[in-house]
Amino acid sequence: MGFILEGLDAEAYDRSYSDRQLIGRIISYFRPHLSLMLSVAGLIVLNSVMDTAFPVLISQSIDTMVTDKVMQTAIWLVVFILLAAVFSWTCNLFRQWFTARAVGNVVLQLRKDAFSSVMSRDMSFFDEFTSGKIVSRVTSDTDSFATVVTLTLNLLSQILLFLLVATILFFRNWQLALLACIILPAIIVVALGFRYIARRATRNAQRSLARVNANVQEVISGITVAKNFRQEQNMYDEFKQVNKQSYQVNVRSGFLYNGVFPVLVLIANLGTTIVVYFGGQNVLNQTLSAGDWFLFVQGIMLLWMPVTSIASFWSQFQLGLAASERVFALLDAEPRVHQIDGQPVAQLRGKIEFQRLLFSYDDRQTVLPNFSLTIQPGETVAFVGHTGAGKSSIAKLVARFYEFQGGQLLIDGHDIRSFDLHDYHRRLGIVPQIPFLFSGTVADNIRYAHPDATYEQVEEVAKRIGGGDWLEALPDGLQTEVGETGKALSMGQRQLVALARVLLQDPAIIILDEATASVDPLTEAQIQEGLDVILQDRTAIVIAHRLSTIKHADRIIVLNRGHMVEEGNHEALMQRGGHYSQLYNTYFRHQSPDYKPGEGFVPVLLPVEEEEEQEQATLH
Ligand SMILES: Nc1ncnc2c1ncn2[C@@H]1O[C@H](COP(=O)(O)OP(=O)(O)OP(=O)(O)O)[C@@H](O)[C@H]1O
Repeated sequence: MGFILEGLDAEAYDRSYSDRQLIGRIISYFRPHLSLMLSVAGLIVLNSVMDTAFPVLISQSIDTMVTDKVMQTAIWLVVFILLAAVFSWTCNLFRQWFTARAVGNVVLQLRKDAFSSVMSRDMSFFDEFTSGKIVSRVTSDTDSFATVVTLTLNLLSQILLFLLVATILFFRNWQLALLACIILPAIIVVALGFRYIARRATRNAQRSLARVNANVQEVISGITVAKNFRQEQNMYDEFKQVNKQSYQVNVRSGFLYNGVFPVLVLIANLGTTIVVYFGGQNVLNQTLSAGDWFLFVQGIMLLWMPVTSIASFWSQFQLGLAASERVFALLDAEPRVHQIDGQPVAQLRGKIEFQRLLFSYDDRQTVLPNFSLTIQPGETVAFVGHTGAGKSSIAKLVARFYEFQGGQLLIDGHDIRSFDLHDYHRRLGIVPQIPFLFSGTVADNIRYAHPDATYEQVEEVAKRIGGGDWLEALPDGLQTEVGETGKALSMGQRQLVALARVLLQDPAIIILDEATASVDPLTEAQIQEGLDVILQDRTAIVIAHRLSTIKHADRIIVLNRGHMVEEGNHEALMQRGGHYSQLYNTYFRHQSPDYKPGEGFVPVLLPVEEEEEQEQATLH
């Protein structure tokens, strides 16, 4: 059976809260709506009193039937019953209305908190956890939280009803009432025992649903690649498996819940049988009136209703409790990036110093074992190296997306950990490899860095990129709609928008992860012109993929497995005939205007041990 639960483990940031902690936390969300909640409580009391009045009034009517004032009392009783019904309905209406408002407000707040908590997480969080699962915490889990609160309020009203009915029954005939309570321990034991199993089952059901969500989201995001590689069937098979797991988990928990409910009803019915039998005997012995007997038969139903209904909505209750646990775990997730201070960052010159930096994403591999480098203000440094050498990791550390484990990273001589991160990020421009555009116009996307920038300012920066020629190719110029994630623009146009966006931001340090996708020569020239403008007088870390950018860089850093193996400019490194020349032959040579296939390899003078390594590789 273990395979059913495969992949349903908790996320690393998940944690367990005791019921008391959870309830305390939920109550804290209701504190701002105290007056509304007090009104709900008052209405619950009135509602319960009215519900109790029904059997009491009817039992009175039965008893008056044996007296000579039948008509007179009956009329009054009918009027009372009618009024009680109307009053109970009105109380219920207002109670539901107020509850919906209070719960709605709380869910609103909880969703805001969950969303802002997701926004404040560092990048490692998004690398580690799938977006589908995060989405389901912010949306469906907060909804389930609402359910738990509504159910709790219903439960409170039923418990109140229980207390009222029990008090009346004990006053009428305490021996019979005591007899009816014989089954109480049995019901409580079953209901409590069930509680623990239910919580686990429900948590698994939610996790399996989140897994289905994550799977669907991944498939939709990667649909182009899937179709390109004809992977539709594989993706369908994978979905089928995840979906089947969700089905099995749900069937299991359904079986569990539905199996317990009949047991509780059976025990409750036993209680009713006892009351009917012994109560009937008392009526025959004339120690109990017929009205009171009726009151007991009716009352016993009301008495067990809360207990059995706790069990029947336990599944939803558990669902909500587990959901709130998941939302609170998201809210309480510990940040991985720790700032030791919150110094404001008004201006930056842009000096970056890596001092014996040690960094790894996880325990499996050290990405930067001991990295040292100083980048001067205004310098453009191109990082090159084989895939996995650590280029992006260096950029991510400067962006403070990840925490390093040892050494120092200084910006303008200050520890990067001492900055107010919000401020620091404002001075930092990032151009990712695949630029992400939000739906809206080109102008909206450029303005993203400065929402209050005027149209003229946006136009001015757009024209500084590639002389603004690229705008003419857009159907509505700056007002062109970019579509979802910028799909309506070509990759080159998206890059130009991203460059204009950074130019408007005017940061002191730029991290540029150059696109690998090739664009037409005209766009290439426009991008190059744009880069020249952007990189001027700013410190730039460029993860370079284009020969022209590398040649324009002030310094090239050659990385190999997290170590700096060479540094210098293009000409000097080429003359050296080392690692860089080798990379040039592999990646960049074909981008040269003098490139002719099959010729023009640069001679590479590899160090002895690397040469041996290569020979070994060739032999294998
Ligand atoms: N989020 C991550 N979690 C765990 N390991 C990672 C993560 N990102 C990168 N790595 C690992 O860290 C090492 C360095 O990766 P990095 O992305 O810095 O290389 P790179 O030089 O930028 O490569 P590329 O040119 O392919 O982007 C690689 O071995 C990679 O597998």
